[in-house]
Amino acid sequence: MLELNNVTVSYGQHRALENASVKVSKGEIVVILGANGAGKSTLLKAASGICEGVVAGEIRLEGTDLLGLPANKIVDVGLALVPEGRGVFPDLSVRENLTLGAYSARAREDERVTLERVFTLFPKLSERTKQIVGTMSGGEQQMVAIGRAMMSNPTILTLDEPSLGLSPLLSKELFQNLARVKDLGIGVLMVEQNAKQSLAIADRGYLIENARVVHEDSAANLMRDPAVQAAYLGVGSSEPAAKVSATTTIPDTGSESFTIRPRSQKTQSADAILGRSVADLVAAASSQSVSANAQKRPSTSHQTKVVVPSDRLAAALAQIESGAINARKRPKPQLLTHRQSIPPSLDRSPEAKPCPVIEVYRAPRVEVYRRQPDGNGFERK
Ligand SMILES: Nc1ncnc2c1ncn2[C@@H]1O[C@H](COP(=O)(O)OP(=O)(O)OP(=O)(O)O)[C@@H](O)[C@H]1O
Repeated sequence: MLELNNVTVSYGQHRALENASVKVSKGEIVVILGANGAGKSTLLKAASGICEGVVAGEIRLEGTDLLGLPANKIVDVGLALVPEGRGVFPDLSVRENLTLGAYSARAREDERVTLERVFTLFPKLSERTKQIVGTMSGGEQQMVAIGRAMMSNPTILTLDEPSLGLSPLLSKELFQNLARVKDLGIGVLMVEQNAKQSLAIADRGYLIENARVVHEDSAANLMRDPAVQAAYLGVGSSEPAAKVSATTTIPDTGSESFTIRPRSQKTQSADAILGRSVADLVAAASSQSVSANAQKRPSTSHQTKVVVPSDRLAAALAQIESGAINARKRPKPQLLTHRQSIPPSLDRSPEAKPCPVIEVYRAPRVEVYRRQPDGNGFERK
C-alpha cells in the first residue's frame, strides 16, 4: 500500500500542498481531482521523489519510508510515475523505450516476462516494436509511456493527467487499459481532468482544493455528489453559478466547510465592460458575490463559512489597479550607459540598491543514456 500522511510541500514561501493524506492499495484505482494549481501534480511528484520543493510528512510504500529517497531508489521500491506529457524518448523505438523502463534493479531480472506482460496489455506495441515513438499518435505514445512505467514492475503506478491531449475515443481506450492494469493487482493513482471517465473506472477519489485534500469518497459516491457533478462532471452547467454551488463537508475534522466552484461562471462580453473603470467593476463583482453567497445553502451549526470580506477584496484590487497605473506611468527603458549596466549586486556606489532574491526550483538532475555500439541496449553516461 502507498500511504501519504500529512504531506506538506513548499516552493519557497508558497505552500503547494498542506497536510495531504492519501492511500492507495494494490489492485485499486484512485483518482485525484482538483482545479488547476490545486497541488495535484505536486502530490505525485512528492511521492516519486522528483519534487523540486521541500517535502515534509510521511510517505510510505509497503512500509518503506520513501521520503528523502532518490527517485531511482523509489522506482526500486515499486513506485512508477507516468509524468504529464508522457516523457517518452521520441527518437527511440518502442522496444528501446520499453527496455529503458526496466533499468531498475527490481525489474532487470524479470525483464523478458514483464515485456510479455506489457505486450499482452498493449498488443499494438508488440506489432510496432521498431517504430520510432515520435512518429506514433498521441494515444500510442501514451501506451508506450504506461508500458515503460510497467516495465519497472511497479506495485503502484502513478499517472499525471494521462488523458491530456487524447481524443474522447482514445481516452476511453486509455481508461480501459488502466482498468486492466488494476486487474494485474497493481494499484493505480492518477491525477485527471477527465472526471467522468476516470471516476467510471476508479474505486475511490480525492478532491484537492487550494493545496488541501477537502474530500474523499468512493468513486460511485463522488459521481452522485451534486457538488462534484457541478464542478467536475459538467452537470447543471447551464444553470446560473449561484444555483449550482454546493457545500461539502470535510469528514469529521469538524470545523470548516468548503465550496466547490463550478467551472461555469456568468461572464460578460468585453463590449459590456468597455469603458467602465476598474473600481466600478470591482464594486459590481463584489455585490454579485454577496448576492450569490446569500443564495447558497445555509450552513449547519458546526460549519464555518470562509468568506473573503468584500472590502478586503476591493482594497486588494485597488492596490493592483494603482500598481498597474504606476507601471504605465513609468518612463520607457533607455539605452543603458556603461555605468547603469553594472548589476546592482556588483555596484558598490552609495546609491546602489540590493538585488531582489528570486527563488528558482529545479529538478535535481538529468540522466543521459548512450546507445551501446552493438545497438542492443543502453548504458548510463
Ligand atoms: N517548481 C515549482 N516552483 C515554484 N512553484 C511551483 C513549482 N511547481 C509547482 N508550483 C506551484 O505549486 C502550485 C501547485 O502546482 P501543481 O503543478 O501541483 O498544480 P496542479 O494541481 O497539478 O495543477 P494543473 O492541473 O494545472 O497541472 C501552483 O501554484 C504552482 O504554480
